[in-house]
Amino acid sequence: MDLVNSLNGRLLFAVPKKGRLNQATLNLLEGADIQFRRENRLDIALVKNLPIALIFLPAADIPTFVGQGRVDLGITGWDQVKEHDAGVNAAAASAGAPSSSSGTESIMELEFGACKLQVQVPEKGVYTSSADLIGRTVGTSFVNLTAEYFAQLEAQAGGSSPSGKLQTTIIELSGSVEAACALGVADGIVDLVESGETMRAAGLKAIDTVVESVAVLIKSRSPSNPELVDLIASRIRGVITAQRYVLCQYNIERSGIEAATRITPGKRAPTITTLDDGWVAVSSMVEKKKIALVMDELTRVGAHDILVLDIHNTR
Ligand SMILES: Nc1ncnc2c1ncn2[C@@H]1O[C@H](COP(=O)(O)OP(=O)(O)OP(=O)(O)O)[C@@H](O)[C@H]1O
Ligand SMILES: O=P(O)(O)OC[C@H]1O[C@H](OP(=O)(O)OP(=O)(O)O)[C@H](O)[C@@H]1O
Repeated sequence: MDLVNSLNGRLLFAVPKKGRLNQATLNLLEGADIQFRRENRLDIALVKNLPIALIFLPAADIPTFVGQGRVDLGITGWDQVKEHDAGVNAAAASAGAPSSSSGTESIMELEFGACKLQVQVPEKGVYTSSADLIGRTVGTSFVNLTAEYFAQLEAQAGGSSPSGKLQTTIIELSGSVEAACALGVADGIVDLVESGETMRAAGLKAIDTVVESVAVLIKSRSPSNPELVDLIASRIRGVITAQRYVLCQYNIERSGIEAATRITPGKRAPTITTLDDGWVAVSSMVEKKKIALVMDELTRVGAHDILVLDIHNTR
């Protein structure tokens, strides 16, 4: 069957084809029961159990495809969405048009791919603030956000040139941006930082944050099948919530319910079941990161048989 024709009537969903967001996105799709088989080297996969086609694209290109309405939905980094928006605004400004909307709408944050786009300079160098880089050379893969950032900085410093031309030179680099300072290509860089290991290994330090990022689910302004978009969003929300919470179950004497349910109020309310001899069984969703403390406190107020169970999905 002709692949392009087989896309007819399907919702197009762009996912990162490689890199940092790829595996976590595939895990999310599996959790949401979006079943597909990707043929070797093919960047389009038809979903078996829903009228959806997955389009595997570089994370940086996904906001363009979604923004132009070529695909309906996408998963990418918020940094990439902001970079795309900054590019759209810059193009509008140079055409003398008012800044226009990029055409993407964020549906939700996805709790992976957290990182910061930061201004970095040599640790032992002469630059201590971003303003010190005005008029210098800055290397980055995020040219639009970096240009926007320095344009604002130059305006604040009162140094904008009458032509509106940036005094700072932005050099576009497609990878290994951290090497630029050591090799004399740039005085500073703007690049992503998560643990900070890459930055420190390159002898750099962060002096400002341009954007805080996390992976996001985005949609076009006019998706082809809004009901299906809502269904996918609701499934993905269920998976994310399930990852964030555990189910805590325990038994407690009826007199202790009030104190115990203050500790485990649940997402909406705890479920309480009456047992024999004046005891009750309580089950309640608890944020995973708080569970150890919650168990300590439950023990203190007299809870017994405390169990913590993983949640696979929730609505
Ligand atoms: N160290 C990191 N920790 C967490 N998330 C990151 C990190 N680096 C990048 N990301 C997120 O992943 C997105 C894609 O980055 P990644 O470096 O994986 O790109 P890529 O698609 O492989 O392209 P490239 O070829 O430029 O590396 C970034 O835009 C950002 O949102
Ligand atoms: O703060 P850290 O935890 O060290 O992470 C930061 C690094 O991660 C990203 O690159 P990645 O490793 O994805 O490869 P890339 O340079 O090829 O994009 C980013 O560009 C940094 O180089």
